[in-house]
Parts: sequence; structure tokens; C-alpha cells
Amino acid sequence: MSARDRLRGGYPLKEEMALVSRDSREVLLEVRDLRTYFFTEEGVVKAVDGVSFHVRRGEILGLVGESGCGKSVTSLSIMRLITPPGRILGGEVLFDGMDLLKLPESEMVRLRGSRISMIFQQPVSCLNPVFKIGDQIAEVFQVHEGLSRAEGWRRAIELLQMVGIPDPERRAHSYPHELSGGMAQRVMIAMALALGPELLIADEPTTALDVTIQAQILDLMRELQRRMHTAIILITHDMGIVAEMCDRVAVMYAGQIIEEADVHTIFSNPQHPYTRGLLGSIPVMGVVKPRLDTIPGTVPNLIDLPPGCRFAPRCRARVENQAQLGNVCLEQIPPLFHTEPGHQVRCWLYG
Ligand SMILES: Nc1ncnc2c1ncn2[C@@H]1O[C@H](COP(=O)(O)OP(=O)(O)OP(=O)(O)O)[C@@H](O)[C@H]1O
Repeated sequence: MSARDRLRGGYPLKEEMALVSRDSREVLLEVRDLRTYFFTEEGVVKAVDGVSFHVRRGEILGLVGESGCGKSVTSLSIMRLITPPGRILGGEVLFDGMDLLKLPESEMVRLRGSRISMIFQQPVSCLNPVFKIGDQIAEVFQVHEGLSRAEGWRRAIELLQMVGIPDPERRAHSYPHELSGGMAQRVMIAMALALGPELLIADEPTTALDVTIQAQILDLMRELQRRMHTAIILITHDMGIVAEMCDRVAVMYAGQIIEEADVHTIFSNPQHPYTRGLLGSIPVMGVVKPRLDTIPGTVPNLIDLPPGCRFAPRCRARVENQAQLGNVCLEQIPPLFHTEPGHQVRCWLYG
């Protein structure tokens, strides 16, 4: 059963659940050694520098890291939406077995919005200010499914209802500026899920919203993800959202994945000093700390990267383990070491 049928038909039946759980182990997206650089006047910005990860059908992968570490450029590269001075220099983006980096642009246009779709931090700026939202959603059906305008509108209203917009018939006549941030994000989610995509890339979807609305939008995403069995790459810098939403986590630092594991492992046994730093910088209920830990220093300049581990200049563990590690951290980039099944870490401490 396709995600689209699931969307129309509500929750899957028991026999369909079996199908879904068999699908679940299947890798839907595999990114291999992706490199995307920006060729600026100041120099070459190595925004994504050898990134590899995978997403299984129906799972939520959290892509986390500080601002500027390459999360958005990774997702735009998957969608092939990188524009000059940016260029994808190498790697593979295998989606359901096809390398998206090799597809003709016409096929990529068909795929965007239908099988892979994306939502962003600022929903209002992604909507066209001069068209009613009903028209904008209906257009998705007109373009991709050849429906008439009237049929498109009917489906648009169903979708608005599904994403929890009150009085959808009336709301469909609104223009984007008449919507609150939370409503606009619901509309974006409706548009992104209109054609039942297998993969949704959500780039900081709740960062611009206030906290109660954030929780509602996350609940909505999770409910729809379960119902439609859509895989999600959830980009965030908020470890609280990761804990709530994700099945697996890939942590990025300075253009590279530095740790990857299932969500329980990331929280119970974080291994990379940077991941530990990220977790130390969030408050924990019931644990009284005089002050939250911070990671000293700043993210390196992606034009002028240090020769060894990119985190080494900020790493306390490197200093504490100097006798054991010598200068390796400052001199050689660590590979990803498998430390336990499904857990990889880019740190010489595990070499
Ligand atoms: N058009 C561009 N020209 C030059 N550099 C760029 C361009 N777009 C992105 N970059 C650089 O690529 C790097 C990665 O940016 P990216 O937006 O992917 O980070 P991010 O992790 O998503 O951060 P944020 O959470 O702030 O969105 C940054 O150093 C950024 O300055």
C-alpha cells in the first residue's frame, strides 16, 4: 500500500501493518561520501565534506549540530537545490536505488514534492503571497496528478482538515499573510504531504514558532508520519526535539558526520566529546547543576579547516588523554570507528 493510500484511508489494517514492518528495515535513502563546496571570493567553503548516512523507510533520522555545520546544505544537496557558487563535487545520493545526482533535471522535478518533499523554518516565506492557500495546494494536484481546479480544491480542503486547520473551507480562501506562523507551518505540512511522499526533509520546522505551537506541530508531524509511514530527516539543533521525535541520530560537526547511533544510545552512551558537550549543554529534569556546561571555542572556519580532527582545537578529552593520543588528533582526520552495532564515532579515542 502506498503512503498516498494510507493518507486517504487512515490507519493501516493489520495485514498492512505486517507489510509496513517488513518495509521498515529497508533502506530508502543512502547518502555516500557527499561533498558540496561553495567557491566564494574568500575561498572554498567545505560545507559538506564526505557525509554518509542512511534513512530506512518510515523512520525519523535526526540530523543535529550547531549552526553552520552543514545540515541545510546536506538536505539541499539531496534535493539537488544547490545553486552557484555552490557545487556538489562528489558522492552518491541513492533514493530507492537510483542515484539522484545522476538523474536528468526533468525527473528530479517530478520527484520533488511527489516522492521527496521538504519543509523549512520560515513557512510564510515559502508560500506565494499573491495566491490563496487553497489555490496553492490545489496546484500540487493539478500539476502532479492532472486534476481539475475544482477537484484540486476539494483535495486541498481535505488536507487542511487533516492537518488540523479549523474551518478549512473558509481558511482555503486565506492569503499567506493572514495565517499565524503555526497555521502557515500546518499549510506547508499539508502541501509537503499532499502526494504521499516516501521521504520528508524537515529543516528546523519549529524553530521560528513559540513553544506551545512547536509541540503541536511536532505532534502533528509524528501522527502523520505514523499514519503514512513517511521517513523523515529532521534537522534540528534541539536535543529535546531529538529525544521526543527521532529513531536514530546523526551528529554533524564542521561538514562531517561525527557520530551516528539510535536515539537511546546517543542519550545513554554518547561517545564523541562533541556529542557529550551538546548533551551537557541542555537542562535535565531533576538534575541540579550550578550552571550548564558549554563547549569552549567556536566552530572552525570551513574555508580554513584544521588538518586533523575538526573538533580537536575545542576538545577537552584530547587534552585529558594527551599521553595516550599524542598528536594524532591535531594531525590526522579520524575515520568513523564502529564501536558497537549501529554506533559509529569519528574520534581517535576509539581508534
Ligand atoms: N550560498 C552560500 N555561499 C557561501 N557559503 C554558504 C552558502 N550557503 C551555505 N554556506 C556555508 O555553508 C556552511 C554550512 O551551512 P548550513 O546552512 O548547511 O549550516 P546549518 O548547519 O544548516 O546551520 P543553520 O542551523 O544555521 O541553518 C556555512 O558555513 C555556510 O556559511
